[in-house]
This record gives sequence, C-alpha cells and structure tokens, in this order.
Amino acid sequence: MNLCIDSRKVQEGDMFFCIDGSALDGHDFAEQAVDNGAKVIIYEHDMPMKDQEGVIYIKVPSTLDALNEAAASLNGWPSKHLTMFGVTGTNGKSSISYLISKIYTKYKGECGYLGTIGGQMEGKKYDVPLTTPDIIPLQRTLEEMRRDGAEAASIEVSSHGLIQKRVGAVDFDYAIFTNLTREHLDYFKNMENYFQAKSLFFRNLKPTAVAMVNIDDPYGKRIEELCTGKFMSYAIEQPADYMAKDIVYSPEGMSFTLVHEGKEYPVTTNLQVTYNLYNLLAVAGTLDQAGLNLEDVIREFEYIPSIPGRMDEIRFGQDYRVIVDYAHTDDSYNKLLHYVRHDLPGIKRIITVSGAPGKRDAGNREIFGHYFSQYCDYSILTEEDCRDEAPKKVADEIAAGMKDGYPHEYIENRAEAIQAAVDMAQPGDIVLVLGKGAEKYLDGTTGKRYWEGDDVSARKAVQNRLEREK
Ligand SMILES: CC(=O)N[C@H]1[C@@H](OP(=O)(O)OP(=O)(O)OC[C@H]2O[C@@H](n3ccc(=O)[nH]c3=O)[C@H](O)[C@@H]2O)O[C@H](CO)[C@@H](O)[C@@H]1O[C@H](C)C(=O)N[C@@H](C)C(=O)N[C@H](CCC(=O)O)C(=O)O
Ligand SMILES: Nc1ncnc2c1ncn2[C@@H]1O[C@H](COP(=O)(O)OP(=O)(O)OP(=O)(O)O)[C@@H](O)[C@H]1O
Repeated sequence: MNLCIDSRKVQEGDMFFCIDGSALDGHDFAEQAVDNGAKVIIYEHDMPMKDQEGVIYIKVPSTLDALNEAAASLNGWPSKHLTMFGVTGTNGKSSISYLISKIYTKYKGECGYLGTIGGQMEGKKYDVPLTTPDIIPLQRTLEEMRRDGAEAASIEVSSHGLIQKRVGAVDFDYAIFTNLTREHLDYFKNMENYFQAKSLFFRNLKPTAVAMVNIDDPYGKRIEELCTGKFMSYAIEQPADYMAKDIVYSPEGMSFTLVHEGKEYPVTTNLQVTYNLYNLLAVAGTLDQAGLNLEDVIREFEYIPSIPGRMDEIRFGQDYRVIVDYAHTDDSYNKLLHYVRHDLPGIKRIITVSGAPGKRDAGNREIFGHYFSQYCDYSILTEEDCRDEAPKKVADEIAAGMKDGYPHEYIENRAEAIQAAVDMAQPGDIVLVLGKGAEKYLDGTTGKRYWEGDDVSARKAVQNRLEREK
C-alpha cells in the first residue's frame, strides 16, 4: 500500500494522511483523496465529510507522527541500520554534511549525503527536491541508499524539516549545530521561533547520540541546556572539546592548531574563510567521536576539492581572482566579506556581483548593501531569485543600505553582470560572485528558468576576457 499526503496525487488503494499544513488543511481534501482511490484515511481532527463504504478511517493523535511511523516501518526503519549524521544551523549544513560523507566513505564505509547539493553516494544520485526531504521520500531514499550499500548517511536537517517533523522517524547518532543567524523569518516570524524549531533536533536525541555544538554561537550555549544526547562542543574563541588556535591565513588557505583533550594537532587546509574553520572543527570532532582516526581526518583537510558552488575559485592563470560562493544570508555575507577585506593577503579591490531573493525576508537587503559599502570597492547588483518582485526593486532596496557615494551599478542580466565585473578587474583585484553558487535555475517573475550556474558563468566570463586579450 502506498502512502500519500497530497489528494491530487492519490492512486487506487493508497493510504491518505490528512496533514494540517501551513497554508491548507489536508483534512479538507480527504473526500477528493477517496474519489481518487484512497482506501485508508488517517486523520487527526473531525472532518465535514461522510464516511464512505469500503474506506477505512483511522483517527490518530498526530497524523505526522503516524506518517513517520508508517513510512519508516514500510521501509524497514533504514536509519536504525545506518550510522546517521544530521547537521542543522543557518549556514554550513551542506559543507559539513558533504565533507562528513566523503571522509567517512574513505575511511569507514559508504556514507550517503542528502541536502541542498543533491542526494548522492559514490557515483549514484538520489533525487531530493528539498534540503531535508519530506517524510515519505526521506525514508524511501534512506532505504534506497542502504540497499545500494550505505553503512551511514549524512543529512542536512533544515528548520522547516524539523518543525514539519520530516526527520521524526530518523534515528540520529550524531547531531551537529553550526550557528543561528537571521534567515527564513518570512516563515518563522522571529528568531526565537526559528531557534525553537532548530532546538527540536537536540530535544529529541537518544541519550547515546552525540551532539557536536558550536559554543561560540550564543544559541549553541542554549542547546547545552536542552540537549538530551551527549553534549560536546567546538569553538575558536573559548575552551571547547575541539578547539582551534594559532590561526594563520594565506592567499591559498589557512593553518591552525586543533586542540582536543590537551593534545595539539597541526592542521593545514586549502579551504578559506574563518567559517570554514568552524566547519572543519565540526567535521573533525564528529568523525573522531564516530571512531575515525583524528589524524586521518585532519590529513584529508589539506586538500579538499571544492564543494560545488562554495568558495569555488576560477583559475585560468589570470592576474586577478574570481570566486563564486553560495553566500545568501547576512551572516555569510558579513563573514565572507570581512575575511576577504581583513584576512586574505594581497587583495587590492573587491568587486561583487549579486542580488537578493524576492518574496522572502526582505529585511536583509539593506544589510547586504551595508556590508558591500563597508568592505568592498565596487558592487554590481543583478537579478537573483526575485520571484514575483521586480529585480530592479530588490536591487534598489540593497542599494538603500549602502553608504552615500558607494560606487555601484545595476545590470539586470546575471551573465552580463558577471562579465562586466570580470572585465573591470585589474591585477590583484578579486571578483566575488555571490548568491547562487552552482544552482541551475533562476526563479523570476515568470517562474523558474534555466540558469547555467554562477560557477559556469564566471568561468565563461574569464575565458571570454582571456580570448579577447590574446
Ligand atoms: C512552506 C513549507 O515549508 N511547505 C511545506 C509544507 O507544506 P504546507 O504545510 O505548506 O502544505 P499546504 O499547502 O498547507 O497543504 C497542507 C496539506 O494539504 C495537502 N493538500 C493540499 C492541496 C490539495 O489539493 N490537496 C492536498 O491534499 C498537501 O499535500 C499537504 O499535505 O509541508 C509539505 C509536506 O511536508 C512540504 O512539502 C512543503 O515544502 C514546500 C514544498 C517547500 O518549498 N518548502 C521549503 C520552504 C522548505 O522546506 N525549505 C527547507 C529550507 C532549506 C534551507 O534552509 O535553505 C528545506 O528543507 O528545503
Ligand atoms: N559555518 C558557516 N558560517 C557562516 N557562513 C557559512 C558557514 N559555512 C558556509 N557558510 C556560507 O554559507 C554558504 C552556504 O553554505 P552551506 O551550503 O554549507 O550552508 P547551508 O547551511 O547548507 O545552506 P543551504 O541549506 O541554504 O545550502 C557558503 O557558500 C558560505 O558563504
């Protein structure tokens, strides 16, 4: 029997779960589900429809809990057979969960990854349209990975996923917290609601699960108070179970000393920006707890092939730098731009290309603008996922946050904007293309359309210029 939560997709013989959602109530569609062939209706509150013959109606205290139970059982509770890593927080989820899956696979056994970069495991792809998939596809995919040989899975746990109980039947062994800064306020309304959603992850851990928490983030400290698993910490600014000190930045990466249980481990990495140091501490601490050799893990940090769309540097031997990054929150803008201005040696001018998403939390636009004029030398504003807002209006709102006289321009077409930024770069300058990373679409006023990705577009722009200058 198939499980279904959308009456429009019900097929003959399905079990339909009525979910009271954020916009609509699935109970209102039970009748349509029956018309489409549903034979079992699982509901949690009374409905205006009459019972129909041949259909079984079951009332439960929570349809989401029942759905979790059913989807996990139907798939043989895959997470109980896998070592499960989950990463939550505003930024860093993909970077950390992706790295965990790669390093775990090398040293211990196949580890699948599920998240924004797309579900994958050693050459296989799994179709997951959301960062944290809905309950039914999540359980199905974990089981598929298990059948494909996975011993572990590393997944991103979004705040939407937590509040909508998408991971309600996932038996986590390791839970990582990165940070909590402004995002998704269109949905959560305020930071406290947003934190409460994230905290669900740590309130529901089994006692043997390990929580690896960034305690330099004030919300990390709050997690310690409510965590039901074994609380462990990582930090740079204070003592922690896994701590970094003596950080040295170079044009090509960073080095630091990792301190754990009084022992010091020298680390070098090609990853850039201080936030990646936090990400590496989280990966090292978690994999150490998972039984990998810490020295093996650290050795892997020395050269990390770029994580798609994250600090992806375009190198054709040109005398200026071009980096594409998926920064899309004020915190990541602030940390990235601060790093390039103050910590990255040898940079002359900073030129940025970016926009901001439409129909989401619009409050961050002025903040983006403020950071540009605080840290950079020139900004080109362009279309991003503007949805039903005009791209120019979004750009004007970013510009409103800039200091008076800060030089910037608006070029609507994203590829042209990237080309213009590359064309104006002089020796020693850096062009930062921010916001979309490797994503292959732009969500505009006419809906989603194909976009080659900032990474591909920036590569073409550099090649075009080199071609012209031959
Ligand atoms: C805003 C949001 O999070 N929506 C999620 C939510 O849907 P909802 O509660 O809004 O659903 P609803 O429209 O109110 O409908 C309620 C119920 O009625 C049913 N229905 C509705 C109409 C109908 O004709 N028949 C019918 O049966 C629906 O199928 C649903 O079961 O619950 C659904 C089932 O779990 C999710 O698929 C859906 O994710 C949508 C697709 C989505 O785009 N979510 C995004 C915002 C999201 O989750 N993003 C996170 C964030 C990532 C990050 O940090 O960047 C992610 O994990 O991807
Ligand atoms: N620990 C961190 N703190 C702040 N910013 C970070 C951190 N790690 C990465 N970033 C920034 O956030 C961007 C997105 O990183 P990443 O994809 O790992 O985060 P995420 O939490 O998975 O976000 P999403 O689910 O939206 O992809 C990066 O391109 C970088 O600019």
